[in-house]
Amino acid sequence: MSNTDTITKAIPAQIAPMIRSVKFTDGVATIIADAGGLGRSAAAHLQKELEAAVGAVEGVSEVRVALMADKVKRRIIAVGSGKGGVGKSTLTANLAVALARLGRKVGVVDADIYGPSQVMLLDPARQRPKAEGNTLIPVESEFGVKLLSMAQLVEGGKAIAWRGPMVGQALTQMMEADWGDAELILVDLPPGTGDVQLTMLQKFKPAGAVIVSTPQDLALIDAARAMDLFRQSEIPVVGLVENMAGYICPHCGELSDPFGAGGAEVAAQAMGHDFLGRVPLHMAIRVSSDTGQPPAANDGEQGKAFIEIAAKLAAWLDASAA
Ligand SMILES: Nc1ncnc2c1ncn2[C@@H]1O[C@H](COP(=O)(O)OP(=O)(O)OP(=O)(O)O)[C@@H](O)[C@H]1O
Repeated sequence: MSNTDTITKAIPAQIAPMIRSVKFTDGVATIIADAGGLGRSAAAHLQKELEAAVGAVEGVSEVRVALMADKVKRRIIAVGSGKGGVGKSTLTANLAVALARLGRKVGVVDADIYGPSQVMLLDPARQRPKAEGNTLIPVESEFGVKLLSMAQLVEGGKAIAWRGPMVGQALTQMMEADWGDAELILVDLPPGTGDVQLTMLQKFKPAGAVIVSTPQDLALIDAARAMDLFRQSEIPVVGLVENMAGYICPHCGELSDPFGAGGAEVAAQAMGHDFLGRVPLHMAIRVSSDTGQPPAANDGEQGKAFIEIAAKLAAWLDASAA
């Protein structure tokens, strides 16, 4: 004769720790399981496994499974720049990897329609995201970061003339994907202040924005414009990062300043924003990025600046969550 004990014993060992209660009355088994932290597809799989295992117990005519899921409080940080080519994608990928190493559950959305490069940076194996119905399931990079990119949504090598509504739809599909336990999504925005930025600000309200600039005046003027867009939308600017600040010669180690020095820190202060740090221009950063090995993934010299900036971002997130 079935009872709660025989039903409990029928539940596979790997699922058992998630079970919160088992009841059995008149042939109906009711199981409550904790699906907190599981994505939608893993939760659906858990439900099926429970239904199969418990349904096979003699005397059980119906299985009712209730999954408890504590909703992950997910926050969005937009990474923006005024100009293209200043290292926004490189910074986004390295911040994500460094934050994952700090134990954060991180996802990256590559919304840079003009030059989506997160796949090259984080997933050189070029996995294709799966979909369940209309819901995309991000790919898992080898660095513990989940990833969705505009580049995964179009066929390899094909240029696409994105129109406003298409961009909005693609961005929405990525933002509303099955991010599972990710508590933080870093969004690599296209440079400037166009459609993607507006959709992002209006529809998804990031918790904050990190702005990247190179040190020269022209780039800083554009960065100021990008910061102003966030300010107008009441999105807090976490701070400004100066990239390609000082060139370290790979041969002699001498530091020179092809784009000037310290401009971003002065500009950040003038605009009343925090300065998050400076990343030197170094050949090794470009080479490792091109081969899908973000410097922040290991303890080498090139990763240090990214890891320090990530720690500041983590502190900001903790302080603003309080
Ligand atoms: N600190 C750095 N040292 C050396 N190379 C760098 C550094 N930062 C970025 N790069 C290189 O500069 C190029 C542009 O960087 P990245 O793609 O990150 O810029 P972006 O602002 O995202 O550009 P886009 O607007 O095209 O998306 C890449 O080849 C990258 O590897």
